[in-house]
Amino acid sequence: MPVEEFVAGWISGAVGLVLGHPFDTVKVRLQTQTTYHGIVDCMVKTYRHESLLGFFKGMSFPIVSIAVVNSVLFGVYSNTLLALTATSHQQRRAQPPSYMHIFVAGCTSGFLQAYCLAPFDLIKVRLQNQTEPRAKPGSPQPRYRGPVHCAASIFQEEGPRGLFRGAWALTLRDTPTVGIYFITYECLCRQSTPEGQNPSSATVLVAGGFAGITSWVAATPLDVIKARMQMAGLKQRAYQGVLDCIVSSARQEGLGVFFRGLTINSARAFPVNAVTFLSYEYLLRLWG
Ligand SMILES: C[N+](C)(C)CCCC[C@H](N)C(=O)O
Repeated sequence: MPVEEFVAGWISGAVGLVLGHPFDTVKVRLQTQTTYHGIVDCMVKTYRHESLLGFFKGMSFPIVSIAVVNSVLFGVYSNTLLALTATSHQQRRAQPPSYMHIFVAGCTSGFLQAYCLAPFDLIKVRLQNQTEPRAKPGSPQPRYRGPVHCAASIFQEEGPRGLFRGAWALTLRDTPTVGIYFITYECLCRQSTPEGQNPSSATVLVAGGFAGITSWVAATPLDVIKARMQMAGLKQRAYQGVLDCIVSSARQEGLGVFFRGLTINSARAFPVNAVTFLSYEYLLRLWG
């Protein structure tokens, strides 16, 4: 099994992650807390209360986990295409795979990466939702002291299965939308690249950016549900399952609830996925 796609996926994921994390924190807070009146209000309050560092809460862990998750995302995608079409990534410009194959490979990779992502994403969301300012003497201690403490506490308080809270919603979110992600990317690259050639850097940036936006727009309704189920073990109400969470969120807050975080998800998705695809393509070409 070729491994360079796994390594390229890891590095490119880390680059994208740092760029996108502040957007991500604002998004998670808007989705799960009711104290903010929109993006700007959330940014101002976070900055006043917690300084710039507040936006980077919960990032150290994803930097490590992105190694696993993004390499599974790109590695499984490319290797599934290899199994389906018998072409390696070097041959795929000359013999482009069909959109059907791209979609199936994308869904397979979305499904598998969701399970690797689930515990990491849970810890990220729990840490991002701690609004206490950084520990000063005398100030209240946040519940979780860091990612390892958070993982250990969840394990103790909610059991080993607690670490997979929200995993089902995450799988439903990612299986089809990773398919959409790769289809959009390939489709936009092919449209603006002469046959058989590699897409230019500008094309890769734009196609990657739009792949991010399209897939995140499709993913946002289940992203809200996922975040709520992840927080459910802690303080908010418990849900019986994904369906119960969907129904009771819609009943209490109206259909608009499914679009919470849509603007910020899209704003984050463009730069993050533009640089992710650019560094991914660059590294693979470098290694030939
Ligand atoms: C499919 N879905 C939209 C969920 C995610 C696909 C993009 C993954 C990327 N690492 C990012 O964080 O944007």
